[in-house]
Amino acid sequence: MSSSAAATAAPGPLATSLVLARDVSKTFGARKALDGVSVSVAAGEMVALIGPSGSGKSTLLRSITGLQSIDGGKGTISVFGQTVQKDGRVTGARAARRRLGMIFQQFNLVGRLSLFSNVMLGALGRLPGWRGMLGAWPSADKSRAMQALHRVGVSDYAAQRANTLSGGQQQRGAIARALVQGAEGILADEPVASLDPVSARKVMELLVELNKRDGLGVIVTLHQVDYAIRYCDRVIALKAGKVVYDGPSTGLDTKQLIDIYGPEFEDAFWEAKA
Ligand SMILES: Nc1ncnc2c1ncn2[C@@H]1O[C@H](COP(=O)(O)OP(=O)(O)OP(=O)(O)O)[C@@H](O)[C@H]1O
Repeated sequence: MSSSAAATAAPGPLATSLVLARDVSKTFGARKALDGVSVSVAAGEMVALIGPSGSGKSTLLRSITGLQSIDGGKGTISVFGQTVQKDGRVTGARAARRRLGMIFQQFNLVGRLSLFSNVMLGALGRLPGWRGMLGAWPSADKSRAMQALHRVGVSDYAAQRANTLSGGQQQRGAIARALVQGAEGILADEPVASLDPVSARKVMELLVELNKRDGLGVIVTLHQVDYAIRYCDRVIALKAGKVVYDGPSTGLDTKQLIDIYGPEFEDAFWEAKA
């Protein structure tokens, strides 16, 4: 483990904590996907979660959102100070998910609905069910949706069915949906993995903007180390379910990259290594 990883092995409570995970393990059969992971992310931080394929990145994000239970025992996870997992049981995850915008590699829009309707779905958590079901959206939410689409640069496509849009347009729509939801934090699981480099950069720039301008905390899993370094101040690296680096992205030197990815570490750079 690097010295910076050791420094964060036992995170203290933060007054404004986006995520506080302590000693989290998750076992699938004989395999430990997470093995005593402790991470603490403050509300306004932007953190990249990196690591080789199968290192536990998605498992950690799914555990944070309560979409998946962690092993029983002493592991705990809280989001915005509220417990999501304790004693191997998921509690309060719905409340946490209302405050978290989730962005996925495959965009997770409803393909046959328009981009606008998809973005409006972000408001569902705040509306009585029947209004959303009937499409009787409050006009304030409708204008909020259009503003969000405008902000992420895809308002021209509002009426177009989501499954006819490019990947980059869909991912920007997913970010607009999180804005309409009023998310206070974003968990993005490989948001650029299915995109071309130009669209990928745009999506990363939007996430940075939400972090820097709106103060949203962002945790983003990335396969591309160069993107983690370029866009995120802090990097947490997992390897075989353990945290092997937690520190400034500028501190990721060749030795650490070899520790994380092995001698083929340059394969983890998407664009040419500087
Ligand atoms: N539902 C599941 N059932 C069994 N094993 C699982 C399940 N989910 C994840 N795993 C295993 O847990 C380990 C961690 O998987 P995870 O998807 O979290 O890794 P990852 O770092 O996100 O990988 P990738 O970068 O390839 O998406 C892997 O060995 C995976 O096979």
